[in-house]
Parts: sequence; C-alpha cells; structure tokens
Amino acid sequence: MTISTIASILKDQILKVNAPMDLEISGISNHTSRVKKGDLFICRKGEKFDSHEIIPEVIEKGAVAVVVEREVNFDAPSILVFDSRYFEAKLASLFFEDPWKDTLTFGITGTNGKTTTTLMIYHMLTSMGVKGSALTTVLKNVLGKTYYEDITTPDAITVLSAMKENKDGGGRFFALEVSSHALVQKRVEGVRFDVGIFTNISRDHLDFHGTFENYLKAKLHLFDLLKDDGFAVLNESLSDALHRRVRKVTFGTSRNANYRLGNIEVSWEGTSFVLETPDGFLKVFTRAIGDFNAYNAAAAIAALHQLGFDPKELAESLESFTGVEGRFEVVKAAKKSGFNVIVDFAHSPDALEKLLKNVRKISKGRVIVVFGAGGNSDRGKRPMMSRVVSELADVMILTTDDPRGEDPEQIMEDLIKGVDKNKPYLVLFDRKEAIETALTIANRGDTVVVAGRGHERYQIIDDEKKIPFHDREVIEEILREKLRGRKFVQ
Ligand SMILES: CC(=O)N[C@H]1[C@@H](OP(=O)(O)OP(=O)(O)OC[C@H]2O[C@@H](n3ccc(=O)[nH]c3=O)[C@H](O)[C@@H]2O)O[C@H](CO)[C@@H](O)[C@@H]1O[C@H](C)C(=O)N[C@@H](C)C(=O)N[C@H](CCC(=O)O)C(=O)O
Ligand SMILES: Nc1ncnc2c1ncn2[C@@H]1O[C@H](COP(=O)(O)OP(=O)(O)OP(=O)(O)O)[C@@H](O)[C@H]1O
Repeated sequence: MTISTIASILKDQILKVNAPMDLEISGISNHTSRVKKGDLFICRKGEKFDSHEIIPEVIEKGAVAVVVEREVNFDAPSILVFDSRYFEAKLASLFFEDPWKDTLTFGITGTNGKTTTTLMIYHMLTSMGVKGSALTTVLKNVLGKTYYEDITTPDAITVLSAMKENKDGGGRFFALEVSSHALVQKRVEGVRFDVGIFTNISRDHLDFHGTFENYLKAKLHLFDLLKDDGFAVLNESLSDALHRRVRKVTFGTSRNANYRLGNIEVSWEGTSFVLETPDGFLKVFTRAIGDFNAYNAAAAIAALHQLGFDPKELAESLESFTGVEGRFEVVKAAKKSGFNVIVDFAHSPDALEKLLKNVRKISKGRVIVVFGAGGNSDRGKRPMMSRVVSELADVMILTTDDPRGEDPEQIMEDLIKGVDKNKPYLVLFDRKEAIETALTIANRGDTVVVAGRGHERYQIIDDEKKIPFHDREVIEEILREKLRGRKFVQ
C-alpha cells in the first residue's frame, strides 16, 4: 500500500503529508517491540509514554514513515493527523481490507458477563458447524489459535489483523468482547458490527471514566459502530438509555422484554430457565452455574435467533457449554473434603452480590469468602464490595488481589470501611494464607468462595513484578497437602 492510497482514502483525518506519495508501506505497527522493516509506525501519546519521543528508534528498526499528531523535531517521512488513535483504527481497517464487511461481527459490552456471553455465542456457533473466532479476557482464539496474551480488547491493529486472519482462514463470524476502555481509546473504531450486545451496567472503572454517566456513555458508543442493518441486544433496563435510532431487541424478566426469562433454577449441575422468544417458548439449560448466566444465555440466544438461527438448535448447543474458566468454577479436587470450593472472577459490587446470592441458594452450610480489591482501579467501589460480602457471607477473609503498585495496606483500609463490624472477618494479606485458612475452617457442607481473580495466573505487584499465582492451582495444592494421609467417608 502506498502513502498516496492512504492519503486519498483517509484524507479527512489528515492535516499534512510530509512523505513521498509513492512510498510503499508493507505493514503497520504502534509499539517499538513490534516494528518491522517497511512499516508505517503510529505514534501516540499515552498515559505512561509518548512514542513521538522515540521516532529515531523506530526508524532505526526499519519503519519507513511515521504517523504523528503533533509536529516533531525529527526528519522522517510523516503523516500529521488530527487524532492518532482514530487514524490508527481507520488505517487498520483499510490496511486489512475491511475484514468486518463480509464477516458476521458481534461486539459484546457491559460491566459483567461480557466474556461469558461472548463465549456462549462462540460455543453455539462452532457447535453448529459455523467456523469463526472470539477475543475475550480469557480465550483469545482465532480459528483455534491463541492470538495474543494480554488485555481484554486489544489495540486496533491487533483487532483488525485478527479479523483478517479469521476471514482469510474461512471464518464466518468474529465475536469480540469490547471493554469501555477500548471504546474510549478507539480500539474498535475501525470495526462495524452486525450485533452489539449490552449485558448490564453497574459501578466499575470510575478511576478511568470519572463519572458513571461517562462510563455509560462510553459503553453506548458501541451502538454508533453498528452496520447499517446491525441491531442492538440490550438488557431491558438499558433500553431507554440508548437514544440512537437502531433496531433494539431486549431481554429480561418483564412482560415488555422481547426475550423473556422465567423459571430460572440454579443447582450445582448448572442453570435452567424458560425463554419466551418471539417464536415461542424455549427450555434452556447450561452447565454454567448462576442465575446471571441465564441472562447471559438469553442475550446470546436472542442475538443468534434474530440472525435466523433455529432456537431449538441454539438451546441444544448451549447444553454442552461448561462455563468459563474462573467463573463460578467448582474446584473438583475439593469434592473429597466434603465441602465445596468456587473460584470466581467477581470484582465489582454487583458481580459479588449476584455471585454470593447464587452460592447461598445452593450451599447447605456456611459461605466463607476470600477476596480483596485490585490496586490502581476505582477506589470508590472497594467499600461497596466489602459491604456486599459482609452482608452475604458467613465468614469473610479479606486479602490481597493485584496491588498494581498501590500500597496493599491502603487498599485494605478502603475495604475495611465497608465491613459490617458485627460480622466475623479476618484480614490476611498473604493470599495463599487467606485461602489456606478458609479451607481449614470449612466444615462439611460449607462453601468456600475465592473471588476476584478467576482465571488469572499472576498477581501483579507493580509494573515490573508479576508473581505466579493461580487461585485454582493454589487451592488444589493446599487440598493435596491437607488430604494427604487422611481418609474421608463420602
Ligand atoms: C490505561 C490504558 O488502558 N492503557 C492502554 C493504552 O495505553 P496507552 O496508549 O496509554 O499507552 P502507553 O503505554 O502510555 O504508550 C503510549 C504509546 O507508546 C507506545 N509504546 C509504549 C512503550 C514502549 O516501550 N514502546 C512503545 O512504542 C505504545 O504502543 C503507545 O502507542 O493503550 C494500550 C494499547 O491499546 C493498552 O495496552 C494500554 O492498556 C493497559 C496495559 C491496561 O492495563 N489497560 C487496562 C486498564 C484495560 O484496557 N482494561 C480493559 C478491560 C477492563 C475490564 O473490563 O476489566 C481491556 O480492554 O483490557
Ligand atoms: N450477567 C451478569 N450479571 C452480573 N454478574 C455477572 C454476570 N455474568 C457474570 N457475572 C459475574 O462477573 C464475573 C465475570 O464474568 P465475565 O468474565 O463473563 O464478565 P466480564 O464482563 O467479561 O468481566 P471482565 O470485563 O472483568 O473480564 C463472573 O465471575 C460473575 O461473578
């Protein structure tokens, strides 16, 4: 692709071109670690770093031109643009030949349930023989291959190159979990979606968005990115918040919902419910435990049913969905000990509340909860999280999550502010010790919930330091030690 092509197609985004028009670019990149020979490199001012400062380094590494959003004191072929992030998204779409155009694209946003809903769609479609890909917090799978390991919604270049690879490999759909950070940072601005799903909204990420209104606005931007015939699948509580004139399909429990959930039943085996669709009633069962998973399933079924898939086939294919790693994950190794252990990613007040209400429904004994709060993110939600847990747990053990450079004592102080002091609670900073204590005090019939980190494999202490820590593996290791040499009657 030449500079001339870019300059003519993206001219509205460009202030000045200072490069030969016939200059050929063979790739695009935005990070020094990924620059290749012949690349057009996009410079961005970020929160930690400004890559306008390192142009000599990227030219040295082989970039033939740079995109900048301010004048720089370095003589290199360049394109001056209004907004680097927006330009990157549009350029990525152009460079990878608009792969979303002939792909069935799903964008899934919401405070909770994005990963699960995305993977339900992925599971149903692939089980029905439709080839495709999904990028989520947990699974980042492009036609069976792990595409990258990192944040939830990657940068625009990664998103669009993954879509292109999916399309070139015969993939017909692409399901993308879209975080509010990604929407603000224009990581999906170069994509157009057939279906946008908004699972729910509750307090989270206010460190980044400032206010709840901004957070909601960020999420709603997904629907500005729908294709002309695209449609929105919304939790019924969000229908009025979306003012844009798009086709809306709602799910919920009220009479007005287009997809109406009823008879939700939760057990250790899974979740079942009846879904009233515009085409009649559907019995649905999924092995993912929790009434909130009925809502996630309703959203996923509504999206696919509206696209013309047979509802019975959808329900059948969902039966083999076993849930997502680290989401209401029942630790099998604990069965022998007579109590249950659950690992769950809940790290917002709403997710903790929904999780623990479900646990209470199915647990015979006490509910013992181990959790903490992540550093460098929304301080205000911390006391709300501990308030919910102290209300719903019988025993609460506060511990460390990912401090991310913040003082763990400070995080703990914030958490303790929300605790009901009439309820028993323990503070154990060492996460392993906290889990071990919970497993030690658990009696037959009790349920231990280890919340907050789900599938994550490292504790992030600060920018530099990552300590391997996987809740389920730590639990299994402790149980092995405890069970060694002991006999249990089951
Ligand atoms: C606060 C935030 O969201 N930051 C994201 C943002 O970084 P940034 O643009 O501020 O980047 P920066 O590190 O200051 O660097 C500026 C520029 O210099 C470049 N650079 C930087 C360093 C270097 O050595 N070389 C280099 O070229 C970078 O590529 C970038 O172009 O853009 C980067 C590329 O898209 C992201 O990797 C980065 O995510 C950081 C790592 C992050 O942790 N983000 C979290 C908060 C996040 O986005 N989370 C959501 C999920 C939230 C949830 O639902 O729980 C997500 O989608 O993952
Ligand atoms: N529909 C829902 N409503 C409320 N809570 C939910 C819902 N679905 C899942 N959860 C809770 O949120 C946790 C995370 O689920 P999931 O990974 O699907 O959400 P997510 O939105 O992708 O989260 P994240 O953005 O943090 O990756 C689950 O472990 C569960 O506790």
